[in-house]
Amino acid sequence: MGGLKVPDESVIQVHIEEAGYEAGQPRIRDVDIDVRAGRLTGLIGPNGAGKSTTIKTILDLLPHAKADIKFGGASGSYAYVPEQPVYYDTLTLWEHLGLAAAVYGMDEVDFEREASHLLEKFRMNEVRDHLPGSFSKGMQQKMMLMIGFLIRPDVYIVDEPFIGLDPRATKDFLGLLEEERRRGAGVLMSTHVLDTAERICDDFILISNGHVAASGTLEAIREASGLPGASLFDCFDKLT
Ligand SMILES: Nc1ncnc2c1ncn2[C@@H]1O[C@H](COP(=O)(O)OP(=O)(O)OP(=O)(O)O)[C@@H](O)[C@H]1O
Repeated sequence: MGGLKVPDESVIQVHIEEAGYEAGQPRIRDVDIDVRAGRLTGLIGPNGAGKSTTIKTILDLLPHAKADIKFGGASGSYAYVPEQPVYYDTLTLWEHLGLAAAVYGMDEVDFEREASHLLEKFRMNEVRDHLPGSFSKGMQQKMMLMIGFLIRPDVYIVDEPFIGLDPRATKDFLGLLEEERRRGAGVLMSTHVLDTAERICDDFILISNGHVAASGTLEAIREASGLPGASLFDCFDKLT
C-alpha cells in the first residue's frame, strides 16, 4: 500500500471484445482502456452509451463478457467508488472505515492516521460516530469516497462522482485525487460533467452507442472530431 509507481506504467489495461446482460445481446463492443500511473482517464458518453456497463465489465460483474482485464501497479489493488452509496445500516461512518481497513489488512496505526486525515479533509469529523442512514446523499457519497481513499490503491475506478457533491466537497475530492495522482495512482472516472472533465482529465474515452467514438488526449479528440481548439462538449456533440 502506498508505494510509488513508475511513471507511464499501466495501472489498468482493459480490452473488452463484447459484454452485456443477456447471452447474444452485447451492449458494448471493442472497448480498449489503458490507464497510466498518475493519470486521470475520463469515461465520457451520453445516457445509455455503455459507461456503467464498461465499469461493471472491469469489475467482473457481468455474466456475459468477453474481456481481458489486467491490473498493474505495485500491488494490483484498486478501489471502486460507486455512484449509488452502498452501506450497512447498523455501522457508523467510523466503523465503515474500520471495516474497510480490516478487509484490506491495514494496521491500526495506519488506519487511525489515514481515517482521521480523511475525516478532516472531507469535513466529516462531527458525524464520525453517526449512522450513514442519517446522512444526506452527498455525505453518503463522501463516505464512499473516503473508503476508497483509505486503502490508497494503485487505481481508482470512480462512477460519476460530481452529481451529489457540493462545490466545496468537489474541491476537497479533487484535491485528494491530485495527491493520489502525484503518488502515482491512476484514475478511471465516468462523468457527464464535461467542463470539469475537460479541466482535470489527461485522457478521454468517448463512448457512444456501446462503441468508442474517440479516445486519447483532448488534442486527439479534437482531431478525431475535426474541431481544432473546440471544447470537449462540442467535440462530444459532433462525435456522438
Ligand atoms: N441491468 C441491465 N440489464 C439489461 N440491460 C441493461 C442493464 N443496464 C444497462 N443496460 C443497457 O445497456 C446499455 C448501456 O447502459 P449503461 O448503463 O452502461 O449506460 P451509461 O453510459 O452508464 O448511461 P448513464 O449515463 O445513463 O448512466 C443501455 O442500452 C441499457 O439499456
